[in-house]
Amino acid sequence: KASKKFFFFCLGPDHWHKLYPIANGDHQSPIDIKTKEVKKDASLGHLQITWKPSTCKEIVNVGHSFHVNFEDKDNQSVLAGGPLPGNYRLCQFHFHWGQTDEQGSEHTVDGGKYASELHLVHWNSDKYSSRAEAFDKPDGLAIVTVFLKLGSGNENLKDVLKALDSVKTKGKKAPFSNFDPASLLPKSLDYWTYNGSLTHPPLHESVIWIIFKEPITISSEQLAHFRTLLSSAEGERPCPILSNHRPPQPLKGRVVRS
Ligand SMILES: CCc1c(F)c(F)c(S(N)(=O)=O)c(F)c1F
Ligand SMILES: [Zn+2]
Repeated sequence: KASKKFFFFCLGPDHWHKLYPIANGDHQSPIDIKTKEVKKDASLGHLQITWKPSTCKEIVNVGHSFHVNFEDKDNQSVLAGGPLPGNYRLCQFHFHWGQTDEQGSEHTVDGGKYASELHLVHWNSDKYSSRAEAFDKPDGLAIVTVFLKLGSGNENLKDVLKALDSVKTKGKKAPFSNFDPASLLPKSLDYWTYNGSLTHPPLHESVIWIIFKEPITISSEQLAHFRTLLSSAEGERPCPILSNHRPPQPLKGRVVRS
């Protein structure tokens, strides 16, 4: 079953609906954010971000990307406020990128694509007892998203990129500790928010998306470094992960708030 799924993933986003019918659902992600149609909502408060570098644990090559995983056995690294009903616990972050520097983000803004996009994934630890339980619930996940614009090299990506070299092939993992994900946030914490889904199978419609308006930067060399990651396992013919971003999906009447 896993290998069948794996080949399916390789077929790309247009084929996913045959194994995951939710791919054609009404709350799919990513979306294009049309800034003129965003609704101002005064009831939206500031985000409360409390991430502890000591909870950073390891880096893993998951085949279509890499995840930096955090220890999430207690509420040390949490997100609250903004559109959220309570505490959401940080469990991992990862990036999306494209074949060329001109694309790579999943969400777009007025049709504009960024070079890359960072997802910091949190699960509702007030209501559920594990990320596995939260993954498919409508209020299960909150994903903080930062756009990466092509520009000067980002000092704060250096440690992540160096760690990538130890998980080149699919399934490899390596210790990665004391990294502060807040070093990857823009100056302004102004955000857009809407309800959507995971952007990769199983595509659960379980995500409260929180997207910062201000991007951070990434250089062409750093993007090229992402593309050296392999989807092939050790000893197999090397297959670089050149892109892993799903295109924008229909809004289906949803409202983006800020
Ligand atoms: C089930 C594994 C998984 C995904 F499939 C996924 F698409 C995302 S995403 N790009 O929406 O943030 C995750 F965060 C994630 F953990
Ligand atoms: Zn993602």
